[in-house]
Amino acid sequence: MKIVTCVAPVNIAVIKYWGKRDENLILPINDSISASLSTDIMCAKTTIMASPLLKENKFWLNGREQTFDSPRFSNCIKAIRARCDETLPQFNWKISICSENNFPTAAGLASSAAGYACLVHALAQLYEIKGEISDIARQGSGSACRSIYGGWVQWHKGDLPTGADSIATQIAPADHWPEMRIIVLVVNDCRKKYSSTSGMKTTTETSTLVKFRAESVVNQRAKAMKKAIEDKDYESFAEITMKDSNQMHAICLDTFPPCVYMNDTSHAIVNLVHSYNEYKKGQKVAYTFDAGPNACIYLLQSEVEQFISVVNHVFPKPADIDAVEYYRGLTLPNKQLDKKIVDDLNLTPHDTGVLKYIIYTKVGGGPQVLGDPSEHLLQDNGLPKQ
Ligand SMILES: Nc1ncnc2c1ncn2[C@@H]1O[C@H](COP(=O)(O)OP(=O)(O)OP(=O)(O)O)[C@@H](O)[C@H]1O
Ligand SMILES: C[C@@](O)(CCOP(=O)(O)OP(=O)(O)O)CC(=O)O
Repeated sequence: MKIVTCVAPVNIAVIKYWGKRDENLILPINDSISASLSTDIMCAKTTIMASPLLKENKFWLNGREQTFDSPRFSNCIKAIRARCDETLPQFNWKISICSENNFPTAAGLASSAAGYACLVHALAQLYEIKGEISDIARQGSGSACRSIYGGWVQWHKGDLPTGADSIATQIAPADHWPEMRIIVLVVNDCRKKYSSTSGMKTTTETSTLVKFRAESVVNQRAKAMKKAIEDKDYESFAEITMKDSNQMHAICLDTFPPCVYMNDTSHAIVNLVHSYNEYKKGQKVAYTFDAGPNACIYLLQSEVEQFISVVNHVFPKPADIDAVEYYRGLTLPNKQLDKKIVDDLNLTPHDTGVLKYIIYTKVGGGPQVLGDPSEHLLQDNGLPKQ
């Protein structure tokens, strides 16, 4: 019997992946760049057991049994097994897989990225595979290839029709820019209506703007972003991050029928950030939105106290939600109202409960193996622990 448990990070793109040139292999039309977020706060955790005693292959996600035959899931397993030494005993054993996310699944918080990176990393341990695996994680969900590495990561779109060169590489490790923090303002954590997969498929089929982005914008922007990260040039980083998020959502509106992911609260957050930056006479805080209304704010640690004070004023915490439930992740600095900046900005507060909760986190490492057997999500018989 062989058993392995891994955790893998969520990643949030600052240069967005939106549009494929090959739907089956999941090959993108442009490079993208992201940071992997600390697995101490948000992660997928996956246990895989291979045993000669198991009768069937089984997979549970968040406590529910899933089919083993979904195309993306089975493509990852096939691709990993194709790299395995067939003489290893576990190659011929059935497997049990149990995974859980410690944050909402399919809500636009990159669960598929963390989930598939974790699955592929754990499979690679199980089958003793060394070398590149981001091309395999990519076949689960495109953005998952970036979660195979920690820190700042670039997914190179590649040119080969096989996808062999469509891989992720690390631009800089997690500790390269230690002051960087991420605040996720969770507007809605329910399962979203339009998946990224279907949204970007319609975009590729109908948007003219996406062609302009791929041909004339992203290459230059990705270069500038890489340099901003390497130089730890926050102002350039922030401006490019916001512009790229805005372009992705403009392209979503240029899609026919349009895919609308941001809502009124998302737009209020955009306005808040721009008012804040105008007041501060520079780009001090940057938003980015994926395929949902939740905002990811990249900012330096020195800015967190004042920014969160403004957020708390504009989006008051409901009195009936416990602070521990509402403020998740790292401990936020003093959450008292900074009266001066709030008065100077003069922003109108929204109703309470507009934000569901806030996650405070930082850039973190890549997937890791958890050695302690108590971490396994499976019992010795291959069934999930209760
Ligand atoms: N831990 C996991 N292990 C394996 N597969 C997972 C895991 N978590 C999520 N998935 C897969 O990813 C799907 C959700 O992906 P989807 O793209 O809809 O949402 P998301 O990743 O949360 O959002 P987004 O990609 O827009 O940020 C799930 O239905 C499941 O198939
Ligand atoms: C908006 C995004 O988060 C899109 C993520 O798309 P997915 O990786 O979820 O899509 P598939 O490849 O179809 O699984 C932007 C990004 O992460 O770059």
